[in-house]
Amino acid sequence: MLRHNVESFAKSLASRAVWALAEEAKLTPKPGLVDARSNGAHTDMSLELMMNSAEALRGTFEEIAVVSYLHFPNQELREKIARIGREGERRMYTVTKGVNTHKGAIWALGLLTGARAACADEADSERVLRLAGVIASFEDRYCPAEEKETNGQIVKRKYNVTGAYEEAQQGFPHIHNEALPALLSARRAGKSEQDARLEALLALMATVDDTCILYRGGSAALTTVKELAASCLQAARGSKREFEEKFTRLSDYCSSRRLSPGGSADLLAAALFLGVEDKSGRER
Ligand SMILES: CC(C)(COP(=O)(O)OP(=O)(O)OC[C@H]1O[C@@H](n2cnc3c(N)ncnc32)[C@H](O)[C@@H]1O)[C@@H](O)C(=O)NCCC(=O)NCCS
Ligand SMILES: Nc1ncnc2c1ncn2[C@@H]1O[C@H](COP(=O)(O)OP(=O)(O)OP(=O)(O)O)[C@@H](O)[C@H]1O
Repeated sequence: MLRHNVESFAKSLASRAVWALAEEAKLTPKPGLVDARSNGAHTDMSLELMMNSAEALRGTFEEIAVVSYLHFPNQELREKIARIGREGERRMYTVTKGVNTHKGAIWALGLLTGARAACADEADSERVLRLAGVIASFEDRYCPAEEKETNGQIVKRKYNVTGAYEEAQQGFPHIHNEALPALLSARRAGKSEQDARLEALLALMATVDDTCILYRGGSAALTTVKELAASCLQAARGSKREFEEKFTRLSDYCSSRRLSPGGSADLLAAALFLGVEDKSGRER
């Protein structure tokens, strides 16, 4: 590909990543998360802040796509992406004046943008997910020692679960096995795009060990959120009234305990990013 074409390919991938972040934020209603109706379990965020943060990350995704284009997945690529991703986090904190709007999303979408660019003309989402996992599994030798433990590190130690890091290293199993199948099968069943996205979010909430929920609510809260989300998802395939009742129960539970499924939100944005190209209609 000519240099000019690489640049326009990178711009189009960055636009798609920013679009996915914006679509996730705007999806309404969502339990505990910032949406167009409320700020969910958050006091320091709003939809406007989420949209500004997403837009500020355009250059980050574009740079990742440029350096990753047709790049062999190796430690050099891992470290190039990590450097740009860390700079993206700094941009986010500058634009939001210190609020964590998209840390987990930069991680997931950064890796997927890199993997998608490395694949060039090959758009198969299974291949992109696998490749993102390979890239994430190389050591990042320049990772600065954190001054203090992250929320994810604290709960992973306390509850013996895996988090954002391992999800990526394993090739994003929750995108592959939960979000994309829910999104694509709801679309195939003729549901509205909004309902398909909500079902994908619920499928994630029912299964992901979300370190955001664990940090704020502990393991009993995570178990309850998973159970309520699973029962909501089941009702989504039945009567509207039953679904609404169950959805309200889940939303109220999250709001009253300040629980926000930020990890599931990130994985939904990542599934939307991939779902644009997944025209296979393949059963998963
Ligand atoms: C891996 C990251 C997210 C740090 O993870 P850690 O668990 O220590 O951080 P923290 O608790 O602050 O945030 C994790 C975020 O991940 C999301 N998340 C939570 N649980 C999960 C889960 N089970 N699966 C996926 N995402 C999750 C949430 O949004 C959460 O806020 C990342 O910031 C990182 O290490 N970046 C280094 C720079 C880099 O290598 N970038 C490359 C790609 S751009
Ligand atoms: N619509 C959304 N609403 C809220 N969070 C979201 C949304 N979409 C994605 N997220 C993810 O949620 C994470 C923020 O969650 P949270 O506020 O729990 O993190 P924190 O600031 O690290 O934790 P705490 O506020 O408990 O100290 C971000 O990293 C972001 O990627």
